[in-house]
Amino acid sequence: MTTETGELRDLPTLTPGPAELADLELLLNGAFQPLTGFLGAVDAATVAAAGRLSDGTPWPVPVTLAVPEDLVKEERLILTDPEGVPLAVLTAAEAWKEPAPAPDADPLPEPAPSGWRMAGPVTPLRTPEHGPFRGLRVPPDEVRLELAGAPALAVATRTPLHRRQLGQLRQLAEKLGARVLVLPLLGEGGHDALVRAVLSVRRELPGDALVVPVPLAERHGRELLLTAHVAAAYGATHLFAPSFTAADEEAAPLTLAAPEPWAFDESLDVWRPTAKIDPDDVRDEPTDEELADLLDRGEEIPEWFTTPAVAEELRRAHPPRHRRGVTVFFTGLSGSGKSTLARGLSDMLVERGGRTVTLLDGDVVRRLLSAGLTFSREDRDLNIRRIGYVAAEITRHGGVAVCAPIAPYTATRAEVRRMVEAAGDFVLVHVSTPLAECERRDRKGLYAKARAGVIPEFTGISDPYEAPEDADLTIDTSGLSPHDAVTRVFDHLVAGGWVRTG
Ligand SMILES: Nc1ncnc2c1ncn2[C@@H]1O[C@H](COP(=O)(O)OS(=O)(=O)O)[C@@H](OP(=O)(O)O)[C@H]1O
Ligand SMILES: Nc1ncnc2c1ncn2[C@@H]1O[C@H](COP(=O)(O)OP(=O)(O)O)[C@@H](O)[C@H]1O
Repeated sequence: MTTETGELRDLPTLTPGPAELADLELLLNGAFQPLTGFLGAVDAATVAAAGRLSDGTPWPVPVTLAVPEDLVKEERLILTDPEGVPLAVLTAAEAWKEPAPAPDADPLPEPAPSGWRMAGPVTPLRTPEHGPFRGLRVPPDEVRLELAGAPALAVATRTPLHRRQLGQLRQLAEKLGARVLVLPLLGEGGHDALVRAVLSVRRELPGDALVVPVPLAERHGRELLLTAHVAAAYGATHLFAPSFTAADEEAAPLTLAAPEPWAFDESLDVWRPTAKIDPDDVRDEPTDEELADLLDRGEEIPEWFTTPAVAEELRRAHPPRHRRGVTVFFTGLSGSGKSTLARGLSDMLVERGGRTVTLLDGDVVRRLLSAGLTFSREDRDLNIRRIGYVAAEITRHGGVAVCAPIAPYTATRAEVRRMVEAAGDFVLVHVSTPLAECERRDRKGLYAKARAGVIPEFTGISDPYEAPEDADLTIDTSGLSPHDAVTRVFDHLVAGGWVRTG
């Protein structure tokens, strides 16, 4: 082992979050040029405010790295992947704190989470080796070499290319005399279906088109400009951009190219420029909502709209609801009825058959998965994240996860919703039985102990419960039989299509 490696072994390590790891890959491979590291406080502020680094260089979005407080004094950090494999060394230039948003701040766009950040250049230790379609993830300099300075029209997309975009792309590429470079953008969660869908339409693209997946985390705002910077780093001269403003055009490092509007001509059964079609013969495309609805109900995706191969990928990624994974997450005070409802619902689902059901009850989880955790905020959050992780995996594999913890904090529940929705569907049920009724029931005698001060930090008595504002269903079980309460949840699942009756 070399001295350098020996030294590195002693450095503290940090595993960045999924979005930060994606940013790291793009910092390291040059897709985020001119950036070579995570931004400091001043740059992050000028970028957020004006789309420029503090030296005036245009850059659209803050690229920052969150660090726990105990690492802020370190001079160097090893950044690792989630399995702990070292990927890069960060040489700290500055540790800074993102302030908490003002209480009256506009909630949109969502502010960056508050907390410590570490800025500084990153140097690679090794290239990430795993992940689906890793072989296609050619670095920007190699793609630039392949394009050899000739005109190249990039299309950066988070959704499959349907027949309209394919026609527009062919027309625009021909007009510009450009090669086509498709950049499927991989955000959080599994995006293998997107890459397969793009590869499946390769034959509809010019023969020399390149497909290079890019791990670009989704941002709130300035996505077009960010993709323009990334596309330019890969050597594109033009970016396929159906709509943009004059300010976008001025700030973009390449030419934003608007395609001509296309539509499906019913009289001829072809897609072509709208200008050439009699308005009576224009057939409307399904909207995103209509498409999602067709998939939810397991209905045919029209072949005039997209190719059969893309439709197949869409169906695989979004199976009909009665086969899609779903997490039913009960939240509420102790004694509100969560366990009773969760058990009743699981039984009802098992009795019907056709779906695999896993019950993650609050008490049971605490005896196994979360044994040893306390009821401090940190431990409650960790407990809920663990439940969320398991529920998301069950959901990813098409099962039904039924969870019944107190889950008192809005932010942590939102985190679980995000995790699960990257894999399938999430149904939040607020068991809103009032505290007085829960305390009257006091099945385990815990409220009496909490009132007497024997149990500290007891939810509803000496610890907070943040009632959800995003519940899909709210049930107050006072004055309701357990059977009727369970039936309400079951009926919600039937109405939503997750369970089929008859
Ligand atoms: N301090 C304190 N506060 C709240 N609850 C307490 C506490 N101490 C023990 N218990 C018992 O633990 C059960 C709640 O655990 P959870 O894992 O669901 O809680 S949390 O989601 O992590 O907040 C809860 O079970 P349920 O009654 O099923 O909700 C209680 O029985
Ligand atoms: N409609 C109802 N739904 C659920 N529980 C009810 C209902 N009516 C009365 N209960 C009683 O309330 C208590 C709820 O306890 P439990 O389900 O363990 O709640 P939690 O898991 O939220 O602590 C049980 O004793 C249950 O029999």
